[in-house]
Amino acid sequence: MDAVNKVINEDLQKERDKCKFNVAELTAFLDGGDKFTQKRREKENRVFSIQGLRDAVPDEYMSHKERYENAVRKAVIMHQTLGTLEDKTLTEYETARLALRATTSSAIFKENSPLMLHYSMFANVIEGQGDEKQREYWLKKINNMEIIGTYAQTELGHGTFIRGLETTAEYDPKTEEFVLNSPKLTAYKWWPGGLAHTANHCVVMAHTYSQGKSCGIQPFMVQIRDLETNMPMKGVKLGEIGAKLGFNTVNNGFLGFENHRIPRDRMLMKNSQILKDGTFISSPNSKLTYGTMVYIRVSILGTMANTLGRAVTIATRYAAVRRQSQPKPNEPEPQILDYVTQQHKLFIGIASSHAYYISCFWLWTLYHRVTKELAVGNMDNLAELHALACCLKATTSADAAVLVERCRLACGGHGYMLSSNLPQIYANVTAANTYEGENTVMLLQTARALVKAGMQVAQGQKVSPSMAYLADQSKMAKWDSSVDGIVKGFQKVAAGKVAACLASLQRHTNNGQSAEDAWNLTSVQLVAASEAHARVILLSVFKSEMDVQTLTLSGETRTVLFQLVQLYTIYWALEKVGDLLLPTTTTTYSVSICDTAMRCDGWMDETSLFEKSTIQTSARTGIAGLVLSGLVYDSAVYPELVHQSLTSWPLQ
Ligand SMILES: CCCCCCCC/C=C\CCCCCCCCCCCCCC(=O)SCCNC(=O)CCNC(=O)[C@H](O)C(C)(C)COP(=O)(O)OP(=O)(O)OC[C@H]1O[C@@H](n2cnc3c(N)ncnc32)[C@H](O)[C@@H]1OP(=O)(O)O
Ligand SMILES: Cc1cc2nc3c(=O)[nH]c(=O)nc-3n(C[C@H](O)[C@H](O)[C@H](O)COP(=O)(O)OP(=O)(O)OC[C@H]3O[C@@H](n4cnc5c(N)ncnc54)[C@H](O)[C@@H]3O)c2cc1C
Repeated sequence: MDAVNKVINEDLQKERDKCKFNVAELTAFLDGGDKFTQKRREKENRVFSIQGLRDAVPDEYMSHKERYENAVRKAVIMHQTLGTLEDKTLTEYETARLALRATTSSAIFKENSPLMLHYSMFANVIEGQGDEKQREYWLKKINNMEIIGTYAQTELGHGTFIRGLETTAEYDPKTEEFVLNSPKLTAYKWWPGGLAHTANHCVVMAHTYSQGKSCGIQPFMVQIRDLETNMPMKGVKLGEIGAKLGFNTVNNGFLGFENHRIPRDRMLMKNSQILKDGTFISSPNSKLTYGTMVYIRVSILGTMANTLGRAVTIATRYAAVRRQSQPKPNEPEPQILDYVTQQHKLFIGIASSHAYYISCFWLWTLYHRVTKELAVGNMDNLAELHALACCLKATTSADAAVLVERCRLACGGHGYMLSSNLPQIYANVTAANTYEGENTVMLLQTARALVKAGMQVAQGQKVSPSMAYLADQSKMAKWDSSVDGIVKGFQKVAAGKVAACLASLQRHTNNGQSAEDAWNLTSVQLVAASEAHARVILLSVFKSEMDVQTLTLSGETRTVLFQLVQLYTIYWALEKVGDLLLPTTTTTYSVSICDTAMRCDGWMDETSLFEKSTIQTSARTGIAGLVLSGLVYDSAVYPELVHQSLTSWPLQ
């Protein structure tokens, strides 16, 4: 196989040779520096050199049980391998960035690892919710795999509505224990990854009672299986939830309790505590219990960047090697990448993947700032972080799912083959629309913050930095078809939509509706306002972070990166052209969009935008180079490409 792999498809090679910028420079930029590119490759080379991590038979030919067992086998090897490569000298940011970029596990598990939840939510919830003693005790066990865990929050009856969870934890001061129960079938935990057979511990979110009073939803560390036999503990019922669209090796399970007793110190007590006598000391902010979800929502932006990057790499490589049709008589069939329609399908995926990386790095920095503030009791910026994480998680996962599906379609019939890996990538990415907060619900969370901000603006009060643009709209700043001009246009759209929501809420309450009913009646507009706000953030952060972060890069690399920014901005301007030109109705503080559109230089002349979109064609060589830059990789690309690209990985 290795000998065959050395032959690179001529067309693919031709595309690589056309690249006009320094691929190594761009790769290092995304990795966070040469040193990290080197570390990433070390990790990838090590993992990909292990024969035991290759599947003898394609996953899809195995039974459900065989697939799981194969995934467990590989997860053990992965853990042992990655453990030897751990670098304790790195900062937290560097470690996270390396973990994000060196996603070797996506190449090893098509449908993810059964230890996925152990590494992500389980470890983080102990970090964020455990007191010092608990962190010290449990994190050691988690890191060296003495215990395997998951995060059990969702129940059969409730996923979104956390306050509606029905699992109970009742404190018994006589024995200094909590008694866990699932009073009904709907109280059964349903979904947690690894719960079915893999995990022996989990963090359970349960409605807590002490001294006969509700103490809200609290997290508990619970041993669910015997460490020797792996059989369920007394009073614990466990099982598999069944086959799914994807995630079939994640081992999602169910969990019920029948008078299962755990010691008092198993409640994670960083934020709220229950003392020995049953006295409840409440958290300074009940939302601190939801911190792990914020962390994962931030990480999802990075996961979407990686996952979309993989799909668009497969599809662009395919477009380079696939030839079809004969537009000019007597000439060879062109590469399908030469068709502008094909470029239109693919290049936005490349631009979006970069936009998500940049937004993730930016949001991650904010997340860490806010986490530090929370540690000293400052909650001022928690609401803003939550609002940003919600709408960006929702918008990037929704867009990524559309774009991955477009990549699949762009590969014609071959994209329908499981061997393309595109169907499995789609199944992974569409799951992110649901997990960690269903997308509509997430957008409505951000809408709450936008409505509050709109009201504050109307009262002349200051609002959080990411929503400050809502206050600037009255200045009627001109906007145009430059990148900054389009960002301004989107700010006006978002401000207009927020104002329209405020007007609608007001109208419904004036008509005698309750605040809740007025909210529900306005919710379609609220979701749209929230999405528009997310677009403002994605577009403006992509542009402003690129302005700052690329200063030390060469002109050629900067050029291609700014082409991506321009493409991303123009693409969304065209997608939302109706919004940009739509007249808004009554507003308290905002502008009439139509009016603004008429005044703005050249805005009504849509052709200028369409002309700009030809950047896609002019940037073709550069962008094709980007894809070939070793940015992303995949384990299950087309047979021919497997030969060409996998073994030549890393490509530079
Ligand atoms: C440096 C580079 C970057 C690095 C990137 C990191 C990479 C690291 C590498 C690897 C790490 C691994 C990463 C892997 C990622 C992907 C893996 C995922 C695997 C799959 C896992 C899936 C797991 C799950 O799904 S777990 C279950 C998740 N469940 C949910 O999300 C439930 C959703 N529901 C809710 O969150 C809430 O209930 C709500 C938001 C719907 C609100 O409910 P409510 O209406 O009942 O309101 P409340 O009364 O609860 O709230 C009132 C008030 O509080 C505000 N609020 C709500 N939530 C929060 C919060 N979290 N924080 C702050 N504030 C919050 C709410 O807005 C209200 O505010 P008001 O002021 O308006 O009253
Ligand atoms: C692949 C995958 C992995 C998962 N892993 C885990 C895990 O490890 N641990 C865990 O605890 N959970 C996990 N989950 C569960 C996941 O977090 C929930 O499915 C998710 O939070 C959505 O909740 P739900 O399923 O109850 O959907 P619902 O909330 O019932 O949503 C159904 C519909 O109702 C709408 N809706 C609900 N509430 C509102 C509202 N207030 N306003 C407007 N519309 C509303 C939604 O928009 C949606 O259209 C996982 C899920 C998936 C798909």
